[in-house]
Amino acid sequence: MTVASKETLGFKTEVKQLLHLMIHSLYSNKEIFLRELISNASDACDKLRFEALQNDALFEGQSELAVHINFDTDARTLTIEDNGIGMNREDVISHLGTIAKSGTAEFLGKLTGDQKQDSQLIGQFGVGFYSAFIVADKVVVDTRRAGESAEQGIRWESAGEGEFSLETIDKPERGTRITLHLKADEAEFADNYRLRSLIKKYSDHIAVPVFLPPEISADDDADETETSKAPEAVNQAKAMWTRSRSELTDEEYQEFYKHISHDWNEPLTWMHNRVEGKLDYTSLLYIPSKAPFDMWNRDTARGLKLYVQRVFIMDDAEQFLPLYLRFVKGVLDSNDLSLNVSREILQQDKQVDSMRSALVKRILDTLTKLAKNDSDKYQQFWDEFGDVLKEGPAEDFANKEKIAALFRFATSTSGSEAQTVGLADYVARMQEGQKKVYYITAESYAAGMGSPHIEYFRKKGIEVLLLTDRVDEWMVGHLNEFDGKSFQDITKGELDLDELADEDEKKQQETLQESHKNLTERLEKVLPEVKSVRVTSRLTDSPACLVVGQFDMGGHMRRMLEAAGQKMPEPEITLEINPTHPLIERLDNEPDEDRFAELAGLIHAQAQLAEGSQLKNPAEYVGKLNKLLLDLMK
Ligand SMILES: Nc1ncnc2c1ncn2[C@@H]1O[C@H](COP(=O)(O)OP(=O)(O)OP(=O)(O)O)[C@@H](O)[C@H]1O
Repeated sequence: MTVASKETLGFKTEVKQLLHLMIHSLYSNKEIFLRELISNASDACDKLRFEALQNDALFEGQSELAVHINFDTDARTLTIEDNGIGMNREDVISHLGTIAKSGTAEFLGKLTGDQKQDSQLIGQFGVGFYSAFIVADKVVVDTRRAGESAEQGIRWESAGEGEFSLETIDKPERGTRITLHLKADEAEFADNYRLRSLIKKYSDHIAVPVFLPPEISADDDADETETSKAPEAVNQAKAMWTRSRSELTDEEYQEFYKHISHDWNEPLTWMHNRVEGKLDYTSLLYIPSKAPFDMWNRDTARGLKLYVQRVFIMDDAEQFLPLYLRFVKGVLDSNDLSLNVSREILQQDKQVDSMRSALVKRILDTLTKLAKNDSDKYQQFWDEFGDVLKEGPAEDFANKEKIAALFRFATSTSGSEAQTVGLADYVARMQEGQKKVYYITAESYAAGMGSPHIEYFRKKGIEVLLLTDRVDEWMVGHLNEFDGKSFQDITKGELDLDELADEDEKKQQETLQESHKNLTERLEKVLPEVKSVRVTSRLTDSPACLVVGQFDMGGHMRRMLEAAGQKMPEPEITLEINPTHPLIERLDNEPDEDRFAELAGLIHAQAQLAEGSQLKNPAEYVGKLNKLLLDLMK
């Protein structure tokens, strides 16, 4: 393709927005631009090494990959140069002119203008190449893709303000050279000592060598300049995960995490293991401390960075982790897989299954240990990722007990909506004779606590889990039981007095059932929308409540599905009444059948409201209630 000598293109709107925000909100962390650019250069070397597995010619006779950093103090320029894969014209336009992440618009919408808050969010988004503009007022990228001819080089140039120019250049050496024209007050980055310490701090773990001109001391020959001596590698240039745990510091682990995850925050914890024997691999896995901005986006990249014998093979190898652990980041380096391995092959590979099981076990064990030894840190994890982990019992049947032990809930006795109670704690606190784990699903903590269904349990001092997340009812459905105890939704089926009540209470219940037979039959006649009416002892303060069958869908789930537009069959509902409540006693003594029907309708409507349902005909309810109020005022 022949290209006009120089043309100017506009950044996509979201790039403009991001650039603006980045320059303003990341100023206090400006030095991270170097980490981002070295990280990209190292990725480019990884990609070349991978492609060269199939086509050795891509090395163009130079297979020693490296990153070179140079600077010119007088001209205030800094260059970061790699001999990695490079970019062609299309690559440059799509990588350095747009943001290819789905969900970018939503992300930008979340920014507030508050510098501190925004810098956190941008950190979660990943800053990347554009961070160069925090310190530079002009950036020039000269690049040529490996395997293409010298004349196919491309120069990209921009002041970071809305547009960039492209021109074709001659670039004999493959790879990418990025030149930053530093802003007047950023001259500190064109300094050997400063650069050296930054590379040490941020990029020591990078597997390719990062070279810098040697420092010239006062003792060196006067005619020797920094550039006349051979450059020297500043970093260790050894794949970080191949080093032993004992020689690595927390800072090194943290920096490596930032390199692979593009996350800004420190990780919560990590696991670094070498496995030898039937399988031979090294894994370095991290639990982030913050959920990425797009965790719920279905297209979001997830999975591990896969290496085979230290050679980078692919990003986002998703076959090694189940979906419910998609927040885990890390590297897997296998000595067993073939260098030609593809995503398709990974899907069918037995060794991959074994590695996956072992990694899952390791992650769950680490979380279990964290929960036991550092409950504050674990709580932080749960608050960020609990909802993802709740997908576990459905996806990973074999580990469901272990996963369930990691769950945290609010309960009727925990005193707040914070999800802090584990199932083991719940079981340990169960009342004598209690065999089930009781729970209620509700729109909110307040709605759950205010539900009539919980009254009896409160009276008896039995703890009830308050489940308020969208996934909860579905999750409990897959859990079935924990520690041999089944889960019971307290709004479903008849109250199990066999388990909960003593003999006296049971007898009393039978007597009340008998003595109110007439009332329940009258109610069934005037309330055709309920399937049956029965006397209950589950209520203390409320006159009535609604109960669905043991195996029917709960009201909370039903309302969510209906709100999402799903048509649901009419549920079979039982109205349970509290025979000792004055309103029910009054109703029982009402001789006028019309008035009886009207009062019954009101009690039924109130039971619907108390469980969080919408009334089919709210105006009718208000009319009836007003009539009653007027009668009262007479
Ligand atoms: N030195 C380089 N050599 C080759 N390609 C590069 C280089 N630097 C950047 N790129 C290309 O530009 C893309 C965008 O880079 P950028 O740093 O903005 O994002 P990223 O590295 O993909 O992810 P993140 O935004 O999370 O850092 C890279 O994915 C890569 O394809």
